[in-house]
Parts: sequence; C-alpha cells; structure tokens
Amino acid sequence: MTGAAAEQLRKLLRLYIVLGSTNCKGDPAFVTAEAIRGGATMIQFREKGLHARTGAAKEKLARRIQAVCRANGIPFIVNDDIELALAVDADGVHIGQDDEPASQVRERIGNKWLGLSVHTAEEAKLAAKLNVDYIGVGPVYPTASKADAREACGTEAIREIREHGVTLPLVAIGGITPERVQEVVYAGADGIAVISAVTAAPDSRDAAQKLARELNSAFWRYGSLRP
Ligand SMILES: Cc1ncc(COP(=O)(O)OP(=O)(O)O)c(N)n1
Ligand SMILES: Cc1nc(C(=O)O)sc1CCOP(=O)(O)O
Ligand SMILES: [Mg+2]
Repeated sequence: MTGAAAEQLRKLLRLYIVLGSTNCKGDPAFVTAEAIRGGATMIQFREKGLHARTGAAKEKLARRIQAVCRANGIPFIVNDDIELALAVDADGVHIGQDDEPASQVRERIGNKWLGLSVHTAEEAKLAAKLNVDYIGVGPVYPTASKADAREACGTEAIREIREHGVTLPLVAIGGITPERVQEVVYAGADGIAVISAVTAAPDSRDAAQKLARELNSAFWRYGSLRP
C-alpha cells in the first residue's frame, strides 16, 4: 500500500463498527444505518455466536448490510469468511491469529483490504512484515462480546507496538466506551472498533455520535503528541 493509501485507511478506521445478527436486538441493517448516521466510518460484518446465520441466510444478511454501506459510501469488511467476502465483493476481510494464514488470504483476495488481529508487540512486528493493511489490537479492556477473547492487554500494548516502530494503521478493540476513547487515542490508535457500545445501546445513532465526538476531541488534543 502507498503512504497516501495508508493515510486514507487510517481515517476510515476511525470509528469501525463490528456487528452481526447475534449482537443486535433489532434488524442489523437498521443498526448499521443508524451507526453510519451517527458517524461510523467502516463496518465489519461478523456473524458469530449462538444462533448465528449460516449459508444463504448469512449471505442475504451480508448483502443487506453491504447495501446500506454502499448507499452511504462506507467500506464493508467481512470477518473470517473469505468465500463470503469474495461472493459479495466486499471491500476487505478481517482475520485473526487462528484463522487462515494472512499470506494465503492475501493471495485469495487480491488488493482488497486485509486486517489482522494482534495482541502483542511481537505479533504486531510480525504483521508488519506480512502484506496486511491494518492491525486490530485487543482486547484492550475486558469484553463480553467475544467468547474466546484473550486477557485484556490495556493501552500499554498499543503504546508498546508504536514504540517498536510499527506504523501500520491500527484500530483498538475490546471493551471500548466513550469514556475510554481519549486514552486509546493518546496511546497511538488511529481508531476504535466496537460492538456493544453501539449495538447494545438503546439508540445506536446516538451511541455512535458520542464515540465520534470523543474521537474528534481526542485527535484534536493528542494528534501531535502520540508515539
Ligand atoms: C477490527 C477487529 N479487530 C480484531 C478482531 C478479532 O478477530 P479474531 O481474533 O479473528 O476474532 P473473531 O472476530 O473472528 O472472533 C476483529 N474481528 N476485528
Ligand atoms: C471481535 C472482538 N475481537 C477482539 C480482540 O481482542 O481481538 S475483542 C472483540 C469484541 C469487541 O466487542 P466490544 O466492543 O463489545 O467489547
Ligand atoms: Mg477471526
């Protein structure tokens, strides 16, 4: 990726909403629309957990959420499921350390965006040697949204990754709430990825707007001070 493309991606990662049918009380496509109205800059379709949709029903939901994203010019990323990402022509894919290897996924998806989860500075340094476009660091705080989440790494992990010279676009994930945005940005994140702060809120638009305001204030305050 060129420097300019990385800078563009950094901006798109600012308020990254991750969701699927198992996180939303109502229609996930409606929650997506509300999150975008509140300021979401990127959407990830993550259909996981008890009663998660599979097969044609999963693809149908993916396409409905993608249609909302397309209508609003917001990138649509698919979690884990490379076949689905290719079938719907998603803008990118997010994978973790235990998913299909990044090099293999890159071969399959061509120049679509590829995000990789990392939990330590060591994993981040390895990621920087792979052809990935961004990293997701977490869980920064304890989370109830991922059954197999690792132990919370705190904002110190983000700071350490930056101090090790990893300049990849970086999004923080896990337990992020409006009150935690400032410290996450100050530590060196380009953005936040959230599930419950938006999907479990009584008003997803309002919840996204609160996060977006905190992000604007954090970048205004700390933009030039970060590692
Ligand atoms: C932006 C972002 N960061 C991290 C993850 C977690 O990916 P992974 O470790 O593969 O876990 P699952 O989401 O697949 O359960 C993510 N999805 N998005
Ligand atoms: C999907 C996911 N991945 C994580 C990681 O650490 O890689 S934490 C997480 C769940 C994030 O949900 P919430 O904002 O509700 O805590
Ligand atoms: Mg995964």
